[in-house]
Amino acid sequence: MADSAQAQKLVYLVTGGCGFLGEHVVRMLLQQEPQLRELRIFDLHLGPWLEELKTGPVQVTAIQGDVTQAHEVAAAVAGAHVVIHTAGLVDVFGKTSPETIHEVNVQGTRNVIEACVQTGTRFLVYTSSMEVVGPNIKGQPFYRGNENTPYEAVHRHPYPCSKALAEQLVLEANGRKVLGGLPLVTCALRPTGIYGEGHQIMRDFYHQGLRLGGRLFRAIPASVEHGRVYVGNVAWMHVLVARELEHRAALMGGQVYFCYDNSPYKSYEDFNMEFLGPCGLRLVGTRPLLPYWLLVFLAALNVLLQWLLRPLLLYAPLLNPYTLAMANTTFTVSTDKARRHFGYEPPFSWEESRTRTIRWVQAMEGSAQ
Ligand SMILES: NC(=O)C1=CN([C@@H]2O[C@H](COP(=O)(O)OP(=O)(O)OC[C@H]3O[C@@H](n4cnc5c(N)ncnc54)[C@H](O)[C@@H]3O)[C@@H](O)[C@H]2O)C=CC1
Ligand SMILES: C[C@@H](CO)CCC[C@@H](C)[C@H]1CC[C@H]2[C@@H]3[C@H](O)CC4=CC(=O)CC[C@]4(C)[C@H]3CC[C@]12C
Repeated sequence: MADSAQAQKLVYLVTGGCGFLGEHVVRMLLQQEPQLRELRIFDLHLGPWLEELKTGPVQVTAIQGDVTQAHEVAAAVAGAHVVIHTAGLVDVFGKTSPETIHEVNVQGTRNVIEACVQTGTRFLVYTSSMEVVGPNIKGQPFYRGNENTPYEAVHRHPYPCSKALAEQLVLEANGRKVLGGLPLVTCALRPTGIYGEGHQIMRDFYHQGLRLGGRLFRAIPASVEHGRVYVGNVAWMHVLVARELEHRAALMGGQVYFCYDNSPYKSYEDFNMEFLGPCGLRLVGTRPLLPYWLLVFLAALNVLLQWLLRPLLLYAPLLNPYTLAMANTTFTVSTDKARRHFGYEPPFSWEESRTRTIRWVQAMEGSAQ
């Protein structure tokens, strides 16, 4: 896409462009993609912040739409050079039915692929997830693994099942002929747990800590390591892949890449404390305060309560058997595939990612007072 004749000629579509990751991708594209002429942002819920983007040199088109509606997707995709498909239902708390998760994540992705084929869009970047690999239902550790590390990827939960199916659709679509006869080039990015400005679960932990008098209680051993990645680096990898897909189609087409950076490997709770600590919260206990069997019991109790209360209200706490298993299983990625294939280097260092996230939590604190 680096052809100078194409300067400011490209039309990009970002699905889910008003979500946590999507907003960072949108802002990154406007800052870092000089060839952009029009940026279409497709989302079920459009954010008010989009208005401020409309005054810049790039035409910003906000499209309120639903990825499960094939005709809405096709209308949005028509004429786009590149689609970055981040829209998805991220629900591991039982807020939505498994059928809805499947409909949005799998059928929605199928609609995006078909729209590319029917309208002649050649480049599709899909936001997959580390969850496509694991942790699996056996809770086996994945330690410093890369894209080729053997691992028994077996899932039962609707979210990872849906991401795995959607990723497979995207990869299988690589090479399909689009309108005009040229081949579709697709690629899937698998972020580990994303953090940064706008992260809802971090917000939930912060507010929980405030309610508990500035304390959070350790539930997971510090020895369980998670790989996490800063949202700005994930956004940059999407922008770079979108830019490089045309010139490196033979190498990158149909490939998966973990999304990684230099954030330290830590337990989920210890990692969150890197940001919540400087904002006045304290993690109580050097070891889990409750025995694991009791956590398992409480997680199962939460499932029962969710089911019993469903006719009255939505009860969706952070702790359930799936999130407990996730939090309690080591899953760390160590790879350089994205660097080798398309020159990815994380633009935000760990120090900068940390500082930006702390500032965001502090601003939240200010607004809460
Ligand atoms: N948050 C994380 O730690 C990770 C997220 N991912 C993936 O990244 C992508 C973005 O996730 P987040 O930004 O965290 O989630 P998010 O919930 O903040 O953003 C998703 C966006 O998709 C939109 N959306 C949902 N259903 C839609 C529909 N039917 N039609 C159109 N738009 C719809 C939502 O309105 C939202 O703006 C997802 O595909 C997710 O699976 C992957 C790895 C880690
Ligand atoms: C037992 C609790 C005590 O404090 C801690 C519960 C933490 C969980 C809510 C999180 C632990 C691991 C997280 C997931 C992980 O980061 C990978 C993910 C990838 C995605 O694609 C979507 C989000 C998530 C499933 C993420 C969700 C929250 C956790 C389960």
